[in-house]
Amino acid sequence: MVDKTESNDMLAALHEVLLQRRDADPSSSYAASLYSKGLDAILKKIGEEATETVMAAKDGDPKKVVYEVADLWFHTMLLLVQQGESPQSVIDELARRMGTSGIDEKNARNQNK
Ligand SMILES: N=c1c2ncn([C@@H]3O[C@H](COP(=O)(O)OP(=O)(O)OP(=O)(O)O)[C@@H](O)[C@H]3O)c2ncn1[C@@H]1O[C@H](COP(=O)(O)O)[C@@H](O)[C@H]1O
Repeated sequence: MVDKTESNDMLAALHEVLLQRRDADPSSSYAASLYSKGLDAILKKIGEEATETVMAAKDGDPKKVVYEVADLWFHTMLLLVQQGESPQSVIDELARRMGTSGIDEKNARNQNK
């Protein structure tokens, strides 16, 4: 079982690899091949992985759900790099929300519209 620090380290380590893959040869790297195909290809993969996650849950297969969520996280992390963002930005946003009721947070969103 990985603790909280190790989870963040894992995301940071994968982020580093994904940053390096921007300059890699698409023929030898899946990440590089997806970067080279562009935003629409990355978004298509995210849509597919989200759908596969939903299907695994509907099938009542928790292990498959974990597998598909890993695919989904991986592709969203690749999107963050493509957008010039990082998993730390997402962790910071979740930390900002921590302790605030989701109902209150949603009301605050609507006030800002
Ligand atoms: N964590 C992952 C990871 N998770 C999923 N995938 C790839 O994401 C794809 C998932 O797509 P699908 O499930 O649709 O499978 P598929 O049908 O074979 O894929 P497509 O042909 O549709 O693209 C597969 O090719 C997986 O191998 C990943 N590829 C890479 N990583 C990490 O990224 C690092 C860099 O990888 P490369 O860029 O390939 O060196 C690796 O060392 C890993 O740490």
